[in-house]
Amino acid sequence: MSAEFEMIAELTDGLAFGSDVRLGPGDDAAVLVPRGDIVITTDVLIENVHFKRAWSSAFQTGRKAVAVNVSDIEAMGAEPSAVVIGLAFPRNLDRRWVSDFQEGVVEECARAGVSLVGGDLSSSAHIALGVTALGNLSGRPAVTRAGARAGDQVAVCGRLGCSAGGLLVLQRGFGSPKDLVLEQQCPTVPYGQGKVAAEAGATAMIDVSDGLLQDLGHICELSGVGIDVRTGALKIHDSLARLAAATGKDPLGFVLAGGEDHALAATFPAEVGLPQGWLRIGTVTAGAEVIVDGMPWTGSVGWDHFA
Ligand SMILES: Nc1ncnc2c1ncn2[C@@H]1O[C@H](COP(=O)(O)OP(=O)(O)O)[C@@H](O)[C@H]1O
Ligand SMILES: Cc1ncc(C[n+]2csc(CCOP(=O)(O)OP(=O)(O)O)c2C)c(N)n1
Ligand SMILES: [Mg+2]
Repeated sequence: MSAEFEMIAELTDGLAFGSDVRLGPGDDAAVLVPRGDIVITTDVLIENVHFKRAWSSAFQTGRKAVAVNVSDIEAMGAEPSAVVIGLAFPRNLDRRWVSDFQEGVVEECARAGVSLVGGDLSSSAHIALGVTALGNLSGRPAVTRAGARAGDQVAVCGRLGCSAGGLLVLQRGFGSPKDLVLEQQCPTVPYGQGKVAAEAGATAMIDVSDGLLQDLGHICELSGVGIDVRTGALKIHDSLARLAAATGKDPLGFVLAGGEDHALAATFPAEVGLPQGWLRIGTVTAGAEVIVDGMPWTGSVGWDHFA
C-alpha cells in the first residue's frame, strides 16, 4: 500500500459513527441520513495564523480544528452531525504529530457528538487544515443572524476573553495562567446550547470567533438593529483579571474584542426566561450599531485577517 493510503487507513481505523451515517470514510464521498434541513459550514486553520506547533500540541490542534467548526453549527441552532477534514502537512513532519492530531480530532468529535466521515491528505509547506461540519435542524428553522428585534435581550453562553488572554500569555513566552492558555489551545464550546437556545425562542444567534463586539455587529447589520452591551453584566474570569493587572491592560478589551472564544451570543424576546447557563449582557435597540454602556466603543472590536 502507498504511504498515503497507509496513513488514511491508520487515521480512519476504529472510528465510531452516529446513527445518521449511512457510509463513512473509504469511498468517494460519505453518505448521511438527514433529519430536516441540513446546515453546513467550513473554516480553515493555518499554521502560524491559527495555531503554532510551539504553543499547542498536535492533540490540542486536532481538538481546536473540530471545535471552532462545530461552534458554527451550534450557532445556527442545529445539532452537529458530521465533519470532514482536509489535512495538508510537510513531508518531513513527524508522523507522531499526525496521529496525535487525529486523536485530538476523535476526542473533540466525541465531545461534540459528531462523526468524522471523511477527509483528504496532501503534502504542503506548512500545516493547513480545512474542516467542514454539518448539522441537522430536525424540523426547526435555523436561527440566523437576521432575526433580532428591538427590545430583545442579548445573552451569551460560554467563556469570553480567556482565549485572547491565553494568546497574550503565549506571545510573551509564558505558560500560565494555565486556564487561559488551555482556552487558546482549544476553546470550550458550549455543545448542545445552540439547540437549547433555539428551542427557548432565540431570534438571532452567532458564535463569537472574531470578538464579541465585531460578531454582535454582524447581528446588527443583518437584523437592522443596534445592540447596547452592559459591561457590568460581563463576567471577567479571575485569571483574566490577574493577567490584565500584570500587563497593564483593560480586562474588558479581552472580553469585548479578544476573539476565538467560541461562546454563543444570541438574542431572545424580552419575555423569555433565559436557559440555564446563559447570561444577559445587553439589549437590542432601534439603533444601527453596537454600543457599550450607551456609548460608541472607540477601541478594537475584534480580529481582522486582512487589516
Ligand atoms: N471564500 C468564500 N466563499 C463563499 N462564502 C464565504 C467565503 N468566505 C466566507 N464566506 C461566507 O461568509 C460568511 C462570513 O464568514 P466568516 O466571517 O468566516 O464566518 P464565521 O465567523 O461564522 O466563520 C459565512 O456565511 C461564510 O460562509
Ligand atoms: C499563532 C496565532 N496567532 C494569532 C492567533 C489569533 N487569531 C487567529 S485567527 C483569530 C480569529 C478567528 O479566526 P477566523 O479564521 O477569523 O475564524 P472564523 O471567524 O472564520 O470562525 C484569532 C484571534 C492565533 N490563534 N494563533
Ligand atoms: Mg469562517
